[in-house]
Amino acid sequence: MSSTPVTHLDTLQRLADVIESRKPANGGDPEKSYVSRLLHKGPDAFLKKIGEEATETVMAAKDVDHGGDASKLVYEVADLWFHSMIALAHYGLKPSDVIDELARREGLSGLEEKALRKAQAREAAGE
Ligand SMILES: N=c1c2ncn([C@@H]3O[C@H](COP(=O)(O)OP(=O)(O)OP(=O)(O)O)[C@@H](O)[C@H]3O)c2ncn1[C@@H]1O[C@H](COP(=O)(O)O)[C@@H](O)[C@H]1O
Repeated sequence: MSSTPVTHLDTLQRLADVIESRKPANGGDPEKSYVSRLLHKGPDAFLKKIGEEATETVMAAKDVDHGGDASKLVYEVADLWFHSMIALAHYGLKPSDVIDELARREGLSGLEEKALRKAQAREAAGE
């Protein structure tokens, strides 16, 4: 008997589908849904949340450095991903777009990529 494996991307895509359904244009109700409320308020509201959750992620990581509970870091990163997914949805993007970009980068050293980018910038500037 074969079954379709459940992947982590499925979880992200299911959440993305829920977020999509919460858009005002799709009948999302800001009175009943946190996601609809943020989307209804507009980019300033959810981008502010991303900033807050990024800061809370940094603070949770520093706590782990000082003996704190690592599960708090997971909790804050989940908040960060969740609010980032609201931004992706607003701008017409999907989790798979981010996964595709990470896959594109796979195996490309960050240092090599940086050197390549600098060389391209120098070339564009005619140096
Ligand atoms: N994954 C999440 C999720 N993660 C975090 N949150 C909410 O995000 C908020 C995070 O804000 P904070 O931690 O800063 O808490 P706060 O102080 O209440 O924040 P403020 O909104 O007051 O600034 C909380 O209200 C959390 O409940 C989430 N809300 C919803 N989801 C998912 O989105 C789906 C749709 O949610 P609704 O649109 O609310 O139905 C849910 O079924 C879940 O799967």
